[in-house]
Amino acid sequence: MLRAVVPYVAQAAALGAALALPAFVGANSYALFVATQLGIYVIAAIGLNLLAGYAGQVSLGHAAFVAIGAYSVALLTVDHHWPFWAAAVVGMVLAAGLGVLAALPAFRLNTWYFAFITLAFALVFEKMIVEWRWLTKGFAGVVGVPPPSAFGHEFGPRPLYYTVVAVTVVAFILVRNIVHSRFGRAFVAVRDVEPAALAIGASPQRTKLTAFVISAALAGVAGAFFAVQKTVVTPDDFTADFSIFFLLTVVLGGLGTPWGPIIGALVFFLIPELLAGLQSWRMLIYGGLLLGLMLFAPHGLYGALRQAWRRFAPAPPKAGAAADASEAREHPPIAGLALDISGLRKQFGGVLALDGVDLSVPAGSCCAIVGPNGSGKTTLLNLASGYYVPDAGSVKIGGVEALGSSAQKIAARGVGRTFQTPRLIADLTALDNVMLGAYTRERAGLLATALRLPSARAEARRLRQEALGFLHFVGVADRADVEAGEIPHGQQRLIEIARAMMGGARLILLDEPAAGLSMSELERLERLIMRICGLGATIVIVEHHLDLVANVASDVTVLDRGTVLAAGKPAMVFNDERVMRAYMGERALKAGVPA
Ligand SMILES: Nc1ncnc2c1ncn2[C@@H]1O[C@H](COP(=O)(O)OP(=O)(O)OP(=O)(O)O)[C@@H](O)[C@H]1O
Repeated sequence: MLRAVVPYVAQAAALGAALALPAFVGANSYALFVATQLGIYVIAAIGLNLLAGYAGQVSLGHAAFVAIGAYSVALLTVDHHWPFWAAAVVGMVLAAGLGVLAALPAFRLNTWYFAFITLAFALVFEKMIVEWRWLTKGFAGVVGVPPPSAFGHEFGPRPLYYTVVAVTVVAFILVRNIVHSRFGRAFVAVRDVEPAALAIGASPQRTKLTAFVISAALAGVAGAFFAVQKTVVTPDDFTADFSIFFLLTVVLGGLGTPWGPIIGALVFFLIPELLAGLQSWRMLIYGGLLLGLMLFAPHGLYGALRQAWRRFAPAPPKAGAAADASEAREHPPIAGLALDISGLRKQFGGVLALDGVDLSVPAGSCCAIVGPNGSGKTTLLNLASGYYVPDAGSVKIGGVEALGSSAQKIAARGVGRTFQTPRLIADLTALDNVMLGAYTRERAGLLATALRLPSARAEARRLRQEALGFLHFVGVADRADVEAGEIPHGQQRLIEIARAMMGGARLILLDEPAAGLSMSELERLERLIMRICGLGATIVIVEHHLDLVANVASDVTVLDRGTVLAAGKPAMVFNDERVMRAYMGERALKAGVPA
């Protein structure tokens, strides 16, 4: 009870304090000025947290996007007498648009190159503001930015403060809604386990770009308010230090946590104000704080607070999700997709991993691929699911050529897969991991999701029920609310299968699903595979566990050094002398094998 109520009380108290502040300080007080500025920084930090915390893309150049918003408002209101609101929208759109231009080439590179490119963008932009005197008035800056007005009334410090608080609250809610949606799940998947993002059909580039556009737009909005609050906009306001300041704010508060940007901005921003006498010690205090946090609270202040709170009020066992799941109905039949592979070839440098492999898996059947280590089994799955591009050959899925299609397009066509090492998103619950599977099926757009429109809410509710049904189907519904990182290995494998099914997979590729399972888990897996096959799905299973293969597969293909050594019914293949010699060695040949 206490645990459920306190977060709401804390949120209401924070909002109440923010709304009540002007009643306690004068309208023209420095405190109100500082509080307004704090709100502006929080708006930018909320956006940066979405990008760096949730989508894992560190931007070292956010000052540039704040500058775009600020200069748009300053120039349009001062030189062209635009109303603030229209100028702010232009600033927001320009920041988002230039963000796309800056980010698109950078996303082809890894996270750290991305960070450097954003830093380079900010440095170039800073110089441009200085050099483009005809537009920006150089070092002198744009002065006399008028305050916003509505219904003929100019905003004084108080209405401006309330407006900033309102925009901050709206930004917080919109971003929170996005984070809890399929977009947020995809952000985290791309951040933590990119292959899993591909497996559910999410494009890493597009996902990162979405996060960047939202983040840059929020920086633009913050810049718009920055201009009207300070009334003067100069290049000195947007140096690289400013970008670093934003990043430190979210890191300090707690990257990838909802309250991180707010707590971070409060601490980072208020410390120098409260310790005005210690101005010269400011950087030392920041440094000490950061060092302390890295050592003792790697998830930032919010993370440390949450940990302390969890210790104080441990979570009661959640019955809700499991109870819901027990009502799940049996899964409807699945129209399996045939897989036809011919002449498949793949070379990695000097290693010929596959050399002209043929494989035909009829729709609705279960086929196993076995072979010694390094024989090319995983490479075959990676080629069939679009993770690798073959050097030659053909891969037809449901009779349609899949060669040249990206992994996410193949996933969207109904191909689900699991990985040799389970690739769940550790920070998401089992339920969220399964819901992630529905990524390409979800219809609610970004706006509908951010605004939590009834259609988006109804879809999310329906998919949640469906995901619970799949967790129930694979037998781990009781883990629905547990973070995947805390779930035992064997159950993670089952959740991966549930995720593939949630994606509407009609052809499921399982890469060593029995590895590391106990005997009871193995039996469970065996029953599960047979049930899925019984529903009509096509299954291709790469496996070393030959008992399992003999029990579930109707056909077996044996690979050896990248070529097909034998193919046929398990009993026949396992008794083939060449197979025994190549795969199991001379000893097995003498001792006999399972059939
Ligand atoms: N990305 C890669 N880059 C370079 N070589 C690779 C790559 N992927 C696979 N290989 C090589 O290709 C060969 C086949 O590897 P693959 O992983 O497909 O074998 P496997 O049959 O799945 O083995 P295991 O049973 O150990 O998983 C190996 O020699 C491997 O080292």
